[in-house]
Amino acid sequence: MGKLISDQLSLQIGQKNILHKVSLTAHDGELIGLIGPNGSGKSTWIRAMSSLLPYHDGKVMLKGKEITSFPPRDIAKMISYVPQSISLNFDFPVRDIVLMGRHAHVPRFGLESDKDYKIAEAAMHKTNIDHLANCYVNQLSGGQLQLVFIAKVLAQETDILILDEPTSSLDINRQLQMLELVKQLTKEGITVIAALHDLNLAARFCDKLVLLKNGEVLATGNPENVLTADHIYKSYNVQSAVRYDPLIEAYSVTVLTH
Ligand SMILES: Nc1ncnc2c1ncn2[C@@H]1O[C@H](COP(=O)(O)OP(=O)(O)OP(=O)(O)O)[C@@H](O)[C@H]1O
Repeated sequence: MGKLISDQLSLQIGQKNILHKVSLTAHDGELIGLIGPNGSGKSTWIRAMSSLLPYHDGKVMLKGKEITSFPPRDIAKMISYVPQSISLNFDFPVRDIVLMGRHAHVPRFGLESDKDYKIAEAAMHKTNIDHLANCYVNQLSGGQLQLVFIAKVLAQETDILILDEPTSSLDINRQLQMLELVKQLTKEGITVIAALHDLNLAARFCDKLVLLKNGEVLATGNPENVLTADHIYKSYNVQSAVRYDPLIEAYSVTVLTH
């Protein structure tokens, strides 16, 4: 049985159909990439699977029960979510933001314990932001802020991470570091679902890809089966060449013409 399942999920916003019968099954330790052009529905699906948007048909199953049956605090102990863009109307030191990841673990009306502080420090270490711990978040670059929010979800210690374009603000070095970190987490049994725009990184790191077009799943499976020139043309409307690259032991996509 899958840990998180989207079963024939359909979702409308106002009168507009955004997702139509989209399905995926995420198991322990899997890294699943959601790919597809702008506006194809990746963020909406991610928010529905994180219980942040109501769906209208189909269902999301979390560890065998429909997600709507869990109180939010219980969901926060199982799923953590990082949105695509983060805007902050408040200014806190990085350490405090990361510590907020412990919220669901701290007793109501209680304070963080030494253990919570230690977990937050370890999360900052894993994401290479120890040196930013005392900086105020409004002084950070977009990429640094992205890493802070990844540290926050690591501190949340959930076994499902849902990440909306986790590498979008990162330089090429930090993109690799981020996906290597995510891959390492999957080896510890954590399940990760991530929306990704970079098809080459998606092919290299994900166990499974789900390709969306206009709110529907066009293809799903391992990167080799999903990233074909035909699928890429049907979804992104570009001609491409897809080749196995022995240097990185993964498929790589070269866009030829649009
Ligand atoms: N609040 C909203 N009201 C109306 N339409 C919306 C709303 N949010 C999203 N949409 C529409 O839903 C569709 C899917 O958007 P979504 O953000 O999920 O796509 P995406 O694949 O994540 O795009 P991108 O790659 O550009 O981030 C788009 O057509 C968008 O205009």
